[in-house]
Amino acid sequence: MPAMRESMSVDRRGLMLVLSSPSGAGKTTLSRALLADTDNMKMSVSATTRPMRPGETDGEDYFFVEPVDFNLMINRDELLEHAKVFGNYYGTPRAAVEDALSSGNDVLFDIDWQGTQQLAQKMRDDLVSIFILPPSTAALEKRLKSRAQDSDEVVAQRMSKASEEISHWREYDYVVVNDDVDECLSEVRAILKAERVRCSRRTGLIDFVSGLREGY
Ligand SMILES: Nc1ncnc2c1ncn2[C@@H]1O[C@H](COP(=O)(O)OP(=O)(O)OP(=O)(O)O)[C@@H](O)[C@H]1O
Ligand SMILES: Nc1nc2c(ncn2[C@@H]2O[C@H](COP(=O)(O)O)[C@@H](O)[C@H]2O)c(=O)[nH]1
Repeated sequence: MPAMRESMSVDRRGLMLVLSSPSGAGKTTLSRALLADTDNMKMSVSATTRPMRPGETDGEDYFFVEPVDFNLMINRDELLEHAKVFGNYYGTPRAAVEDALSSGNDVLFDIDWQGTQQLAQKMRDDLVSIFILPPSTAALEKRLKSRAQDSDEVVAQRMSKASEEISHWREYDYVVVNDDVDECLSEVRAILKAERVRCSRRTGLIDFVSGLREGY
């Protein structure tokens, strides 16, 4: 009689979950909520040359760096992707992402469409991308203003770029509207849950199925 299988778990490769949106649609809000109750998921902390906002912490929200240091990171190939967004530079430190993936975690990214395109060119099979839309332009502006962390000039600059950013929605695997945050979050969780059991990610399936067919 074959031995009982002790565990139903099947090994899988980590995935890279990207959230993009026009500024203010809710990526940070959704990311924090998702990380709070999701196992095996790490946030990718970007490097940026933008000034720190009130309430932000260096090393947690971003690594705030000078332009000269950002350039050094590019030249040393330390960034997985990078882009200029609203006049500042942003990039994803490569080592932390590679460490998280190789230790069996998924990685969550809050990056723009330019960065998503670069990740898609390099690591398409591991990428799951979601574009977050606001329910309306007026709601987007209200959110940017009520966040109260940027000057009127910065808010106006971000609103003026929103339409152009939204035009990239077709490049994403999924599009979710963030009207009610809990509903939006449950859609994001459903996407993650399904993508985690995608056949092509489940490296342990061949052994698991062979075992089943042999009666284990
Ligand atoms: N569904 C929602 N309903 C109402 N307000 C929301 C909702 N989602 C997020 N917000 C609020 O909108 C503001 C902007 O949200 P958030 O900072 O998460 O956006 P973001 O997409 O990360 O912006 P950025 O691209 O500028 O970093 C915040 O004050 C947040 O509390
Ligand atoms: N391509 C990248 N885009 C990034 C990265 N980190 C953040 N972002 C995007 O920048 C804007 C503005 O962010 P904010 O914090 O200044 O409001 C937003 O769209 C982010 O998604 C990155 O590493 N690479």
